Amino acid sequence: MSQDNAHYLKTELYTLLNQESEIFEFLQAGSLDGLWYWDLENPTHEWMSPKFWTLLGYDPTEKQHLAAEWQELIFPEDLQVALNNFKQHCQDPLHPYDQVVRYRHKNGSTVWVRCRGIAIRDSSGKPVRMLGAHNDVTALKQTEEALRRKNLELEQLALRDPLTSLYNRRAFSELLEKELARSIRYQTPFSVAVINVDNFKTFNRNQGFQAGDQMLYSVSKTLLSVARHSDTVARLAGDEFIILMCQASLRESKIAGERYRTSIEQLLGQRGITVSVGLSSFTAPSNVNSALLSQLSEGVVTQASRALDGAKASGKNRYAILPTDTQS
Ligand SMILES: Nc1nc2c(ncn2[C@@H]2O[C@H](COP(=O)(O)OP(=O)(O)OP(=O)(O)O)[C@@H](O)[C@H]2O)c(=O)[nH]1
Repeated sequence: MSQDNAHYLKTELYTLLNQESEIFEFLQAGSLDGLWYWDLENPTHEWMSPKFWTLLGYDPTEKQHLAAEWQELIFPEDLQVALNNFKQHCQDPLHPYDQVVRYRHKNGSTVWVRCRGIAIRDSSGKPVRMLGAHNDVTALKQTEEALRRKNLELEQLALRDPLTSLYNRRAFSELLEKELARSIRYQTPFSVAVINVDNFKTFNRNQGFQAGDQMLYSVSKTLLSVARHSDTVARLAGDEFIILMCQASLRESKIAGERYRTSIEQLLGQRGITVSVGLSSFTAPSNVNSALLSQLSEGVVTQASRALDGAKASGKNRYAILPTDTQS
């Protein structure tokens, strides 16, 4: 198929533009990056203005004005959306043929194009041609994407501790409330471990604050590496960490608490670092008012903190559990 074969469409379009003010106004409605004119009675033929091909990085003179040429470059899922709209617009002129679609540029990048069109119908109302316009909206989409990423980053910053990248207290509270709600709904237990570095003031004093920061980072990495994948490790403040152990019973929490303690001792003990661990388990009562959720979750953490005080008071580098102090 040569360009000349499709030339009758161009001639016809120019005539149409001269004769039909409505068509002319449609074209005026936006700043255009391409025009297309499609013969629906012979749908392989579609005239595309050169600007469209330049936009996609192609030499317009290499193109043969076949519908298949753009259909090869559009993202398949976007082609489906466009074809659905096309079908509906042909059946009902009030259904807009208007969508943003993605094309593959010759250099592999993505070009976002708003593609609008109107069917031109014969006297019986049957669509015989389709006239359309392209607008390059890539820059807009890129700005939207950059904003989306920035928002995500800000959201992450609000939820993460900057020194260790662990969840912060606020994020932890939200996750704890969710776990509490799940625990009540499915009647499963969960446990919390509050972990505090022993004698950290002395470490800071002897080694310096920067070495202290590095140590807190090492503690966070060690805790992350020994916590179960489904558990949540967070930094509450200063030298205090907390771990939410999903679906862990009292017995399992004691095993985990001891694991946290020993892993820190094994990895960082030579540098004078140990931790004390306070544990608390929650078993859901069958009937709980959901308004009490945040009170209940605070209660679990307070109980684990009290257990931690007990562990510190009885010599540090150990775990303790409440309500029953079952150090073993
Ligand atoms: N390097 C560093 N130190 C911090 C940071 N936040 C808090 N600290 C220090 O951590 C220490 C916490 O000390 P405490 O937990 O009160 O006391 P401790 O010496 O650990 O004593 P015990 O907890 O009873 O074993 C304080 O000296 C704080 O200044 C931080 O981000 N970086």
